[in-house]
Amino acid sequence: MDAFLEEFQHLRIHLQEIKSATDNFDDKKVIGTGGFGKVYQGELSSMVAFKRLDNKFGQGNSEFWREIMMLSRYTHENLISLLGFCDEDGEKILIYEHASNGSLDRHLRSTTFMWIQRLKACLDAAIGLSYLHDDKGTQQRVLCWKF
Ligand SMILES: Nc1ncnc2c1ncn2[C@@H]1O[C@H](COP(=O)(O)OP(=O)(O)OP(=O)(O)O)[C@@H](O)[C@H]1O
Repeated sequence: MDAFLEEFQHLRIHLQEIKSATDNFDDKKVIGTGGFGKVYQGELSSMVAFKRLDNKFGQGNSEFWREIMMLSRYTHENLISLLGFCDEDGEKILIYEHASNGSLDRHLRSTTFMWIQRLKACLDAAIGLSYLHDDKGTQQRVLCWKF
């Protein structure tokens, strides 16, 4: 675990910085809730999304470290980048690039989301998946297709 922490030390972000950016986890800064818990937005050097682990949502410690290990190795324009993490004072928080256009599912339900935009979303998702499927240039293949 010590060697692991050393490898990812450069991604560590202090809790105090996150508290300042989220006005101490003010509900007004919440932009969503997922399998990990609440997601907040806030400004560090740019706008970011903070996923704050809440054990009652089911995902736990091992998922937290797995996400850091896997996502920090992948950079692609069709994938949201993991920018950092915080493991301090009993808090576990993942920090991601902020997706300013919001969730794709919201766009897909919208009647103003045109077919050409839907097609582009499909292509972009496929390109992102293909990158994760390809083990060339990355350390490990994340996805395998099953037919
Ligand atoms: N990087 C981000 N930028 C902007 N909004 C985000 C970001 N990440 C999450 N969100 C918002 O928070 C919501 C919950 O996200 P989250 O990824 O935790 O949900 P999820 O799809 O259940 O994933 P998981 O179960 O893997 O945690 C999303 O639907 C989205 O609205």
